[in-house]
Amino acid sequence: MSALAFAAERAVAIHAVLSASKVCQRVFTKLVNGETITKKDKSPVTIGDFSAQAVINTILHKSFPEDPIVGEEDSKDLRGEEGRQMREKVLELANSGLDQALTLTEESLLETIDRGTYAGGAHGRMWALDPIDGTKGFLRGEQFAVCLALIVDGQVQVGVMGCPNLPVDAKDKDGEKGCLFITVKGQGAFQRNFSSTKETPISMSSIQSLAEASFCESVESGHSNQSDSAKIAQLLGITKAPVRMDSQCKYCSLSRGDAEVYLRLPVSATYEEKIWDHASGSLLVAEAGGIVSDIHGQPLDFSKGRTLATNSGVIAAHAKIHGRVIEAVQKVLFPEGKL
Ligand SMILES: Nc1ncnc2c1ncn2[C@@H]1O[C@H](COP(=O)(O)OS(=O)(=O)O)[C@@H](OP(=O)(O)O)[C@H]1O
Ligand SMILES: [Mg+2]
Ligand SMILES: [Mg+2]
Ligand SMILES: [Mg+2]
Repeated sequence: MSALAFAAERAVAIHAVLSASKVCQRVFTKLVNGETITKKDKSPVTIGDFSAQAVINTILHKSFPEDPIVGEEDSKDLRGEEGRQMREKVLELANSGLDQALTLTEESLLETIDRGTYAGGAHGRMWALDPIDGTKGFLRGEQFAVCLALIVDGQVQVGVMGCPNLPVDAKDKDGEKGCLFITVKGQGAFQRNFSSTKETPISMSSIQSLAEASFCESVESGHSNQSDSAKIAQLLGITKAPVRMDSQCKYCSLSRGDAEVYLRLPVSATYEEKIWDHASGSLLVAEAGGIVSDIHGQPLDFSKGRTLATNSGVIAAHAKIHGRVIEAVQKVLFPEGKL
């Protein structure tokens, strides 16, 4: 029997995401003032984000030295005298997540973080990396995800997400936390705990009646138009309150049946969604029986560079109800019928 496609990439991605997730868990318990900085776009970045990107880029480079990486972070804020304190912290943390043979120096730390500056595009292999998705959730001690995807010729082929604070079983919120979500195109969607290598197949809940559905959206009101999502929910007859959750954990929740619809409605005409915010999550949902599109029902196009430049917003739902959700989205966002 021939080996499954992308078996090596899947295994390396699991190792990389799990190693980085554990670094994030350690850093959270020790995070002190001054270890978070605000980027130009006003979003936060922490020593956790830099360390996780360093760990994953180092592990990827060892196994796939030719593969470019589209990563969220770069080393600018860690350079020079100004960056010294943070750089030293990040170096210590990154090395705590790496095998001894891969130990980084200050110089190789900056170099490995900057391997994530690839511009993306329509051709060849590339990894999309969000070392901490939902940094605000991470800082609040709530949901965040370490997200890694392999994109080949514009198509997401492998996705692995680590969710350190997500309960293994949504019905047991005080039970064990820390799950990995794993998917390869055409091979289904799986969940495993941080503490065990046993993988369980997962799928979306297949509800017939939208009245029973629940939907999830961002915690941050600046990332999705929440008043429009309330109108869409009403139009669909959804009565349950939305589940507000940070990060790509929303895709993970959907893919194991905790919620049925994910609405991410554009808040500004100029914001372009980043490929690392959706690559792994969108494949996971698709492999679990869902459809992921933009607000017009168009597939997400990962071939346009570092952003989803030709898409607007994100709508994910079970394949059986996705069409009805898009209809409602269009009615609410474009009441005159114009696109
Ligand atoms: N204006 C705007 N619109 C849409 N999306 C934005 C915007 N600003 C930031 N971001 C991206 O949102 C990522 C966080 O994911 P979520 O929105 O799902 O989570 S949450 O709102 O923070 O709860 C977040 O990812 P991280 O930076 O990795 O946390 C951003 O890439
Ligand atoms: Mg960020
Ligand atoms: Mg993100
Ligand atoms: Mg991030």
